[in-house]
Amino acid sequence: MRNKPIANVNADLLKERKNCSFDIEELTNLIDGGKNQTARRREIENMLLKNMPFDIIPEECLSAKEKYENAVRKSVALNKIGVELVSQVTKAKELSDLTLTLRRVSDAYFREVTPFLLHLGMFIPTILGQCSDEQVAHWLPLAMQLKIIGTYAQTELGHGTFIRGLETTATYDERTEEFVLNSPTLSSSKWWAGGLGKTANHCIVVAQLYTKGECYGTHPFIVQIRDMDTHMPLKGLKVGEIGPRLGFQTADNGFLVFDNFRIPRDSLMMKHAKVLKDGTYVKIARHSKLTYGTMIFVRVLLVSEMAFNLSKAVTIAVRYSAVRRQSELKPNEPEPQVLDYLTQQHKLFISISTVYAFQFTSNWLMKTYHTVQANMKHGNTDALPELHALSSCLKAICTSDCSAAIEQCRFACGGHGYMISSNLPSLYAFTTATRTYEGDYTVLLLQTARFLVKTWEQVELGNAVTPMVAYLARHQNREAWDESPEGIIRAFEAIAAGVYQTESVRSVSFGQSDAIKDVMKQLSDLYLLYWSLERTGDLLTTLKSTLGSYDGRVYERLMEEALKSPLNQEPVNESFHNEPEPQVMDFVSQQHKLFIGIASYYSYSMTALWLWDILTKVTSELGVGKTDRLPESHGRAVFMSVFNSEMEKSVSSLSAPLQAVLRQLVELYLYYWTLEKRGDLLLVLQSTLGSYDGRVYERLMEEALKNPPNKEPVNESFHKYLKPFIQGKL
Ligand SMILES: CC(C)(COP(=O)(O)OP(=O)(O)OC[C@H]1O[C@@H](n2cnc3c(N)ncnc32)[C@H](O)[C@@H]1OP(=O)(O)O)[C@@H](O)C(=O)NCCC(=O)NCCSC(=O)/C=C/CCCCCCCCCCCCC(=O)O
Ligand SMILES: Cc1cc2nc3c(=O)[nH]c(=O)nc-3n(C[C@H](O)[C@H](O)[C@H](O)COP(=O)(O)OP(=O)(O)OC[C@H]3O[C@@H](n4cnc5c(N)ncnc54)[C@H](O)[C@@H]3O)c2cc1C
Repeated sequence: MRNKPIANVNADLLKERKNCSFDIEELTNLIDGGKNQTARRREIENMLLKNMPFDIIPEECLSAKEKYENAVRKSVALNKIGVELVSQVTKAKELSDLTLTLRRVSDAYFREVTPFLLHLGMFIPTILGQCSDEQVAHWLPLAMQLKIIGTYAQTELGHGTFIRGLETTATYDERTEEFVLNSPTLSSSKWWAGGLGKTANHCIVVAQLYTKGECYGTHPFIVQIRDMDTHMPLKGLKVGEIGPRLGFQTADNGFLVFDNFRIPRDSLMMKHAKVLKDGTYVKIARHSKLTYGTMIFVRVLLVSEMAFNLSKAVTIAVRYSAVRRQSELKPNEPEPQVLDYLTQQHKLFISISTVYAFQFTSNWLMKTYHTVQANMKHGNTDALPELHALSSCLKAICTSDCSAAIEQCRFACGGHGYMISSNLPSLYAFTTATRTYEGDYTVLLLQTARFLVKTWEQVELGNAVTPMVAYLARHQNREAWDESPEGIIRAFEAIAAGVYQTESVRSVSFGQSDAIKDVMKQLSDLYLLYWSLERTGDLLTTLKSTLGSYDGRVYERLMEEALKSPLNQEPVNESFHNEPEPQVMDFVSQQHKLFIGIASYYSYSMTALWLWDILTKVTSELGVGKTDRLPESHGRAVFMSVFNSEMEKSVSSLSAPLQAVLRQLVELYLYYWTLEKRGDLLLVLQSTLGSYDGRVYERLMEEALKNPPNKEPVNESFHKYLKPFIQGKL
């Protein structure tokens, strides 16, 4: 059943909806994956709407502590219903549809995120991907029913990207059949894990595994960190909240430090490697990077997360643009809806098409992921490198594009878009973090480039490559393709665009009406055209250069091109008879280049005179050999102050017009360098990362320890909500 229409809807919005060229319900079904899925989603939504507590005071008006407690209260209520629904499901497909719906609906209750995000998004997937069958049988039911609450602690203060550089150690002690966890340095402190600060009682810890005196690299361990009854941190651990951040404010991201903390041997997640009782290390995995599996899974998930978050932002911005009227186009006529401005449509429409590009690509990527997983179950890891490259690339691009597009949506809403209540700032804060976490943007693109370069080498050797990169072989012709970084990037954009086009066409090729097909085709074309224009430079298949041509006919080509110029099509240009062309001096950009040069000349002359006076004194006091070069900012300050004061002294005898011009030059010099060097001018950086002494990790930890949530070992929401929930007494 469709949702009921709501009374008192804005007339402009009603008008826009009435103008829609297709059946909205049909498109809804397409997005949900079919009529039944739409009906099921609505059933769950309605049930949650009836049973879930909403906020009385807006989340953003609460203190940090209250925000966290409120988030725990709502998470417990939502997951109570979620656990009940999950227990009724038997088929894997139904389970994935249900978890997706729950994830989507949960956004209606949290402007920020739930402290259970890592439990659902990484703890459970890591159990599934890294545990032996026996371990899955033990841990999965506990995690699914939220009898335990977990997180994923891989990143440390000193290392996030370079996983091989992690410093936490897990040393096997065969006498007691335990691993001993240690954080040997400050930089080895675990940092960032969501839910770790106050909520989780279990944690996946990634540590360097040592046995029989040898290091076998990083491995995941499942570790209890808090007492199940009192919630107090266990002995041998220091755990807390890392402090305020841009977004993720209710995710209670935490730190964790180990001091000879002992865990049983079977805490090692043993799907890909085992340590036997006597300490013998046994490798099971056929591929050395299988322990990185959860990251691939989350990168795949994030493509759909970006589609969803951008769809919310652009829905907000489009609706508001239909409602908002601004400016007077014609006297005595009503102000137009801002949606009618072409420039506004330019901001919004590309976001709409991007949502569909992400969603179709995400559906395809998830299918690809499951196919590769199924092959790996039978020992075939051939497709893993490509999946890694593809998920890295798509994750990097979609998270980056999504946060930029959400910014555009915020701009499209003018001042009101800056209000927290518009939800656009929170959507931006959430998505901009995704560009960094789960693999930084640049780093992931470099991983993809590495794969492409290797593939290219195979192509050059004439070896077969996978269908996804077969186009590399088709572009062997140097006229059409070059192996520059731009060429590689262009090729990957072509893949993404290709996937979108084929997938969107495939998805709309059955059942759907012509109206939907038309709209989808338009969106698809818009996406391709937009990016073709954005990346025009990358798309030029030859160098398009008279100077760099393969045959070196530089002068011939210069002349050929010159003769093609429209100006050469007529012997005398009409400006000969009419107005003269402007002098280049009249262009502001030209003045910008020149005037600062003039101002600098005066500044240097004045300063030189002044400097001459004091030069002898300085050199005799310090000794020429000892004088260091003045730092740039000091020099600049000298130029400014001398120029300013010396000019004042010298101009007093000059005529008024000349005085005015010279004073303007002083101002120009000062303003120019103030703008150019505004970064250097911020004297108080107020930053843990940018302190003069470089004590970054010490300051991060000092600040975290000052954090009010760390003043009490157990937050009262544990006794009020978490404990009764975990123990099934709520
Ligand atoms: C890849 C690195 C950068 C480098 O690794 P390194 O070991 O040094 O490797 P290299 O020497 O560079 O390369 C060696 C070869 O290995 C290949 N390689 C690398 N990685 C992989 C891989 N993953 N798989 C396969 N192969 C791989 C590489 O290509 C080389 O191959 P070759 O030699 O060229 O052949 C790596 O270190 C790295 O990945 N770094 C990034 C670190 C990172 O990502 N950390 C993440 C930490 S966790 C985190 O950030 C969490 C954040 C919050 C998450 C919130 C969750 C949101 C979920 C969304 C919503 C969930 C909803 C819940 C749904 C529900 O309700 O159910
Ligand atoms: C909101 C949020 C939640 C998080 N949640 C978790 C969590 O639950 N669990 C967890 O374990 N971690 C978590 N993280 C940590 C996250 O995974 C890392 O911050 C991320 O992987 C980036 O690593 P880094 O911080 O070490 O950045 P760095 O690697 O130090 O990056 C700094 C700069 O160096 C550049 N750089 C680094 N290496 C290279 C290279 N090889 N080539 C070129 N440039 C390079 C980067 O591009 C970047 O510009 C979270 C982070 C955030 C922001």
